[in-house]
Amino acid sequence: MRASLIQFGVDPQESVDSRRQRAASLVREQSGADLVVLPELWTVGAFAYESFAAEAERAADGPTHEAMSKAARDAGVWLHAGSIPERGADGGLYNTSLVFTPEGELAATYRKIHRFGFDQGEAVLMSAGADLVTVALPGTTLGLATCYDLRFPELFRGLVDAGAQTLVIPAGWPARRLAHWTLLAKARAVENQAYVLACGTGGSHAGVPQAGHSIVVDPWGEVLAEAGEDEEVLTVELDEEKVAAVREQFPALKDRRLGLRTPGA
Ligand SMILES: NC(=O)CCC(=O)C(=O)O
Repeated sequence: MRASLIQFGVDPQESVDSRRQRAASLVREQSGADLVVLPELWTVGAFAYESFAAEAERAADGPTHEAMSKAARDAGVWLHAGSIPERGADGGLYNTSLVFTPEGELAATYRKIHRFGFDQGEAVLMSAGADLVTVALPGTTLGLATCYDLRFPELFRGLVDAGAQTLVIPAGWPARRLAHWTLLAKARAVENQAYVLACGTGGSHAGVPQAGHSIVVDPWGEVLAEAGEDEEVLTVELDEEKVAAVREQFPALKDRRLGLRTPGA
């Protein structure tokens, strides 16, 4: 399976509509891939808090849905279109990922569970999702997470328990914590014996230089590809048999001890 990660540059001078058109063209250029991935909140920038409500859209019939559905269909690829600021039917604002089939159908949405900001920004502006989401593709099952979720291993164990073999993490990760990004991506791959496809933004927006460094890690912890800081497309071949092979040859997941006693209990 061939995967392409589009490390999209969120240029503050560019309009949201132009970003959508440019992302759609980049997706169309990946027609030789099976799966294409875009980053977190690339229509606005993950730290452009003032744009979240202004640019919020519906997941199932908004302008990003329309552009990405068409791009997936034109390219004939599975498309993880990164995330958008979603205005939910309940009136809430969510950081929501969209996954499309090669026919352009919306296969899944995932609302980011852990909001970033510690009482500021996303943490107060957005509502939290509560549902783990997996998507079955021919040859692998995706487990969905977004950016700050990467710091919460229990979420990924939940995805693995639900059958995930390839963990897809769109992000808008700041450059000052680049070391955490690569370390955590490798840790999630090794501990879950799964592929990690972590796709970030390049450049700088809202005064926050982005880490870039989108990364693909295999189920044994080997880095298959890593981007630089600017806009770039990473293309990698994933061996669909490798997850099962690693889990069989080194069956650490089977040695999990659940229900441990807590002190004083
Ligand atoms: N957009 C994010 O979730 C940023 C996360 C982050 O900066 C971090 O975990 O560090």
